[in-house]
Amino acid sequence: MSEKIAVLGAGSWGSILANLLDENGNEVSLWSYNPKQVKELNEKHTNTHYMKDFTYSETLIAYSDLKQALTGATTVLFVVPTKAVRSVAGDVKQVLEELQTKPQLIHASKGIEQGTYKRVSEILAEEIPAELRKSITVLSGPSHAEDVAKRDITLVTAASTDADAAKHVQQLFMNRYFRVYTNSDVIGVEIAAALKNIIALGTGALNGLGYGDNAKAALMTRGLAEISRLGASFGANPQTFTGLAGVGDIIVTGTSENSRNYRAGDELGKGQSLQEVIDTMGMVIEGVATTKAAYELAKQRGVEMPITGAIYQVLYEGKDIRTAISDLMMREGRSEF
Ligand SMILES: NC(=O)C1=CN([C@@H]2O[C@H](COP(=O)(O)OP(=O)(O)OC[C@H]3O[C@@H](n4cnc5c(N)ncnc54)[C@H](O)[C@@H]3O)[C@@H](O)[C@H]2O)C=CC1
Ligand SMILES: O=C(CO)COP(=O)(O)O
Repeated sequence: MSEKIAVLGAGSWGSILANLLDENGNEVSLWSYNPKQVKELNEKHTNTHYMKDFTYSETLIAYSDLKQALTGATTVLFVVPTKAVRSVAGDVKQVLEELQTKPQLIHASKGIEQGTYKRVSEILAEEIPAELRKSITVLSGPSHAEDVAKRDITLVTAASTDADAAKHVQQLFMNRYFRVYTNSDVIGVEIAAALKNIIALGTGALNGLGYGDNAKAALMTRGLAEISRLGASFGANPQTFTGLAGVGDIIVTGTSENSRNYRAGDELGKGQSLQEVIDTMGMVIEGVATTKAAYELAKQRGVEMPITGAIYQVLYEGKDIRTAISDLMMREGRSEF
C-alpha cells in the first residue's frame, strides 16, 4: 500500500515518523514552520537540533508552505506540540477548502489543551469539519523517536472509533521493527498518552533527588491508578490503561533518559528551576502544561488525583519537592483498589 502522506511538525517524532512512512514506500511531505529546518532537511537530509546523528531518506521532501505539503495528500499526520494543534489545524482547514480534498487525519501528539481540556482529536474535529476530512485516528504508545530512528523494536496502538480507519493506519505504519495494534478507545488512549508525561516528570524528579527503583515503580503504578480514574470518569475502557498507551508508555517515559519529561523532572530534582529546565531543553516538555490541565480537570470532575496535585504544587506553586513527597507518603492509609 502506498499513498501520499503529509506530516505536519518536523520535531523529533514528526520527522522520524515521516522517515518511517517514506521507508514503507509512501510519498511523504514533511511540513515545518521553520524554513531553516526545511532547508537543512532538503539539502543535508539532517535535522540536527531534534535528531542527532540521523540521516533522513533523500526521497523525503520538506516544505515550509502548508499548501504545497498538503497537495495530493490522502493522509495528514499531525505531530506538532499540543499547544500548536489548534492553530495548525485552523490553517489546514483553509488549505483543504481550497484544495477540495478529503484526507484521513492521524495525530501522534500527547497532551490536553489548556483551558478547554480538550483532547487532541477533539481539537482536530472542532477545527476541521467533517465535510473536509475522513475519520481521525490517534497513534500512541511507548515510542521514543530515538529508538525508532535506530529501527529498534517498537509497538504502538492506532485508536479510532472507525475500525476501518484504525486498520488502514495500522497497515500504513507496520514494518519489521514497528508493530501497530488497533484500539477503539480513543478517549482512553488520549488520556493515558497525555497524563503519563506528568508521571515521567515525577519519576525523573525522584531520580534527581536520589530515590531508587522502588520509589519510581510506586509512582508509576499509583500514577497509572489515578490516570485510570480520570479516564473512567470519561467512559474510557479500563483495559486501555493496561495496554501500550497506558502501562507501556508509563514505563518508557517514566524510566528513560530519552524522555524529555523524565529529563526535565531529573533536573528539577537536582535543583534547577522550572524556567531553567524549559529554557535548556529546546524541545517540548508536554507534561508541564498537561499537569495544569489535568489538575484543573480532576478538580472540575471530582476525581482524586493526589500525585498530579503534588506535581502541580511543585511546578506551579513553588512547593518543595521533598515536602510534596513526604505529604504524599503521609496521606491516610487506604485500600489499594
Ligand atoms: N519525541 C518523541 O519520541 C515522541 C513525541 N510524541 C509527541 O509528539 C508531539 C511532538 O513532539 P516532538 O516531535 O517530540 O517535539 P519537538 O519539540 O521535538 O518538535 C516540535 C516541532 O513542532 C514545531 N512547532 C512548535 N510550535 C509550533 C507551532 N506553533 N506551529 C507549528 N509548528 C510548531 C517545532 O518547530 C518542532 O519542529 C508531542 O505532543 C509529543 O508528546 C509522541 C511520541 C514520541
Ligand atoms: O511520548 C513519548 C514516548 O512514548 C516521548 O516522551 P517525551 O516527550 O517525554 O520525550
